[in-house]
Amino acid sequence: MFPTDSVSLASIPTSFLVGIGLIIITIAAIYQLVLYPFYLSPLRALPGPALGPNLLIGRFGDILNGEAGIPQREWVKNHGKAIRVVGPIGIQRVIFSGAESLQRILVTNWISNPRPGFMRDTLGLVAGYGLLTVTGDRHKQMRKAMNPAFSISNLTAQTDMYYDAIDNLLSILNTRVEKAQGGQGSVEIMYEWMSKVTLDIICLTGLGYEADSLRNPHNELAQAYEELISLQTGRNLAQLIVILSIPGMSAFLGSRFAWRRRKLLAKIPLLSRAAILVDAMHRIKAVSASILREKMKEAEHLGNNEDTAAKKDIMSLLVQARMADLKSHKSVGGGMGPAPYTMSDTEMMDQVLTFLGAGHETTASGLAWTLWLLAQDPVSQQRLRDEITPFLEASSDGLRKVRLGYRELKDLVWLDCVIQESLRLYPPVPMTFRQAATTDHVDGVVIPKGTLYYIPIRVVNTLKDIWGEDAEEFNPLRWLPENNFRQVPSTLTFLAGPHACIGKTMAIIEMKAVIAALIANFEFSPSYQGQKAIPTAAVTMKPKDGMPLLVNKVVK
Ligand code: HEM
Repeated sequence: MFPTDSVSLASIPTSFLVGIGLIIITIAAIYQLVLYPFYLSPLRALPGPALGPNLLIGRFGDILNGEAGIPQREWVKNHGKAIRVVGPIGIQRVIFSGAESLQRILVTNWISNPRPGFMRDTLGLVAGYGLLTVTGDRHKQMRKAMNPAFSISNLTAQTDMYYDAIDNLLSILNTRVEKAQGGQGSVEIMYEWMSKVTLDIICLTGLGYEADSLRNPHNELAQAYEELISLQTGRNLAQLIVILSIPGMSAFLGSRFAWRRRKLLAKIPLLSRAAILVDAMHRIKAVSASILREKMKEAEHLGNNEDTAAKKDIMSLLVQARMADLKSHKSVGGGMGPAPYTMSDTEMMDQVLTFLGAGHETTASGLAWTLWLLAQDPVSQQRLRDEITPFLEASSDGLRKVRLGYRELKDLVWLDCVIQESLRLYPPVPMTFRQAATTDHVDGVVIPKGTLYYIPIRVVNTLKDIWGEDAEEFNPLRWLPENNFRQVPSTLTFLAGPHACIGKTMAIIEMKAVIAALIANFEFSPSYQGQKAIPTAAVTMKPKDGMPLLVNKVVK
């Protein structure tokens, strides 16, 4: 008898199979960590920081442990405006910081350089599947439908909606400062207050909903957002990043199936933070859905009468636009012909959730950093107070009321200089990513399909060849009209191109309204000697310590 050729798998010793498996994994690891990045990648000719010391994580450790955008700034200083950074697990990122390369990636070829899938999945999970998650024609269609909500006329009408929340903030801070012992002022964790005031404003302007998180910390939406924010620090964030990088995980976590099993998920150590995320998002969606239902009912019963049309919050505008589109379609063609693009209920809700997510913490961070910079620079702070003083209104509660409208906020020169400079130096979104969907040539470099671009917002905002030797310092004077920087489209704070921030003007006007009111009433200074700013390395660059500042009342 001869042995047969077909040997059954079961007859092969397990140790042999394990050995083969280990050899395959080792070869794959050597290819991914050494062969490809060192010897084969077309990107290997690009300069950049050395690949080591630990090949498995590459430079990822510097990024995680450093301040947002700062390791990258050092690499750009040392290696130039087109560099390669490797890690973790051999993943290559390319950082272009020259104007022409960024123009090509973000503007000219924006469709073939979308946000990477992992970013869209994560954003969709935590901020709804709105503008932040789509690209190409779908994006153009959505953006067109959303633009009217961000028009100057609507922003002008909305400015008045900021002041209830701002007045609440003033009165709370005033009470706390007056109660502070010894009349020495009160140390306040300013990021927390900024987060509450911006949440109240965006809930009102986005949903027409009074969250009043400043006075009512138990409000459902406020609590759910607070839980979401708590996930973005230290170990919580690290755990979430690991979980969300598992393929299919964000879709799973966004499902009803996962929500029903959230208590079970909470018991699994690696999924405990994800369970908090699932629960918080479900509650936020439930509140938004019920607000949308109310608005739809109201619009159907009342039609576009004055009451409904007077509502300027974004969700009401979307409901009104949908009713108007459907009505005109029926009256023009009797309902025949192609239906106009109208958003479904889910799409409308996703958009508004996106605005709540994208517009809340970013603006809060921008405000906290502005207060920090003013606390360091009493001269600029006083100059701002002097600029606002002529607009103060008489008030009986000991506060200095200031209710500036859109036009006035836009025209106050020093206020604008301060806000522009703060957003340049501490951009609330310090970086973002894009991914090459096709092989491309950028700045003479062949970029293979799939390459990740790190878009270095904070780096570009502080390049010395654009901003001068004091590029890394706070100098609002550079924005005065007699200086020329206004003509240079050189900050990337709100990005550029078709995906540039739709809420830019809204955010700037809102920041101006809050800062003007605060500076008119209070003096801000560091809370202890030698205090340093500690920005996190997270996607939204927040102060790690919540930004404690000493707050005193302005002496009249
Ligand atoms: C200081 C405050 C803000 C900053 C620094 C900021 C920054 C940014 C940046 C950098 C992007 C581009 C992200 C990317 O493509 O990867 C972006 C996009 C976006 N932002 Fe903002 N943002 C702010 C406030 C707001 C506000 C108030 C809203 C809305 C109410 C908003 C809504 C959006 C939306 C919807 C997008 C996606 C735009 C698109 O892809 O078409 N943002 N923002």
